[in-house]
Amino acid sequence: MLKVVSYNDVSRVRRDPVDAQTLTHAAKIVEAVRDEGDAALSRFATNFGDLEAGAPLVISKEECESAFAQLSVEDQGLLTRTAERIRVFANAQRRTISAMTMEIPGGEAGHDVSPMEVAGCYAPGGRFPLPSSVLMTAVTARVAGVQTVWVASPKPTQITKAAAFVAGADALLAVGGAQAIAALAYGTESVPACDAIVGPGNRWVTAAKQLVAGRVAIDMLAGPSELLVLADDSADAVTVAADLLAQAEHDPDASVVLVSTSSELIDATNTELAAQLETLPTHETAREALKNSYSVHVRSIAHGIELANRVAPEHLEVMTRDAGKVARQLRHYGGLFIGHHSAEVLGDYGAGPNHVLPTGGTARSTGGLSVATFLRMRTWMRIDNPEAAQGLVEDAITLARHEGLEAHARSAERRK
Ligand SMILES: NC(=O)c1ccc[n+]([C@@H]2O[C@H](COP(=O)([O-])OP(=O)(O)OC[C@H]3O[C@@H](n4cnc5c(N)ncnc54)[C@H](O)[C@@H]3O)[C@@H](O)[C@H]2O)c1
Ligand SMILES: N[C@H](CO)Cc1c[nH]c[nH+]1
Ligand SMILES: [Zn+2]
Repeated sequence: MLKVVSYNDVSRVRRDPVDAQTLTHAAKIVEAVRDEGDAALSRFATNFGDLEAGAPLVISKEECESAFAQLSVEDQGLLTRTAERIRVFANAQRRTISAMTMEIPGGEAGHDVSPMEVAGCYAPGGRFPLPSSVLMTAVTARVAGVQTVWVASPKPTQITKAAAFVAGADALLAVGGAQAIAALAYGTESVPACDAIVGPGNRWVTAAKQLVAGRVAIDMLAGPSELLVLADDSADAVTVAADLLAQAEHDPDASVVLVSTSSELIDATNTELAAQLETLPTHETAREALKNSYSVHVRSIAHGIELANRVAPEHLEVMTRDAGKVARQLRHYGGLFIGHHSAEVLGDYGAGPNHVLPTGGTARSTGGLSVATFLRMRTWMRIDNPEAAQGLVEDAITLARHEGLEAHARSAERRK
């Protein structure tokens, strides 16, 4: 069922975070929304079947509140509890990021930490509504102190709208895809231009985020879901298969990998995948995703660790004996799930850490969404004892002349 890839060939099956064709397609959509605003936004949303012709683009905070009010008490509690777990984790993260002041020659310098003003929080809604992603993104933005928080999600269901209310969002853009990202980046008649755009999405959403990055801050490329399970013969094939399918069902573009020292476990997992797919309502998507997926039989856990570090997956589950020791040797992943009980799906639904995580090997250079995504470290300096700063002034003059920048040298000389 999972194709077999050899240890040496793993680098060859690595995919780019976004393919060139999708980037070209997304660029056309982004440019049209940038140039035409709401007209293009509505046109793409209707053409992709996300919005009925004439339906409003924006859902107000009051409508989101009323969606929440109409939920059952149980579902209200579910959203509130999940939001609270995400909030508590994000608040703990916020406390680790602080301002700093230190002495410099003749004065002081430091940094302060301040939130961005406007955030656009994308939550997928193409195949499945993901209220959990609304909470992950918008709650975190609010904890960071962002003033204006917009959620964008196509075909928002009642629970998606209610999640936007619970997260404290100001409004919900009922549009998805590259067109939503473009609207949040450039602003339209109905949508404010954002300073940061965050959140997961499919290949078109991810391509559009890559295209607008630089103009606005983005969290990272959080594309189609990935899971790598690193297992030895202590793992249970039924559980491994269930975990692999949980990520495979997200998108035909999703990808799952099983790396194991046990060929028996790989065989048993393949048998289980086939059996579990038989009763899985999302089996069509999952079967497609399994075509992008593979297993690798490794000689030792050390080889498995090396391989996982090469893949740098979005999610990495460690299902081995002494999982804590194995985990300490893993270097590249979006989220790490240590031991047989630490199911990846518990992270999806708000154990604490954020579920918006880097894909396509980008975990080598970035972590997942956090309060830090919405914060800026702004530096400052003040010289109030010019005599004590003369060494710095002389160095600036000399270095400026090495660089051929005479105006810099003269500016520094004014401080002698
Ligand atoms: N990495 C993460 O942190 C993370 C977290 C949650 C979900 N995800 C991923 O988010 C994705 C959700 O995907 P989805 O499709 O269900 O919802 P989505 O909201 O990301 O995308 C739906 C939008 O895609 C656009 N679209 C669809 N077909 C198109 C086409 N042919 N050309 C241009 N645009 C098109 C439409 O505008 C539609 O609104 C999945 O890949 C899932 O694995 C990732
Ligand atoms: N597994 C996804 C991240 O790849 C997050 C998610 C949301 N809902 C269910 N799962
Ligand atoms: Zn998931």
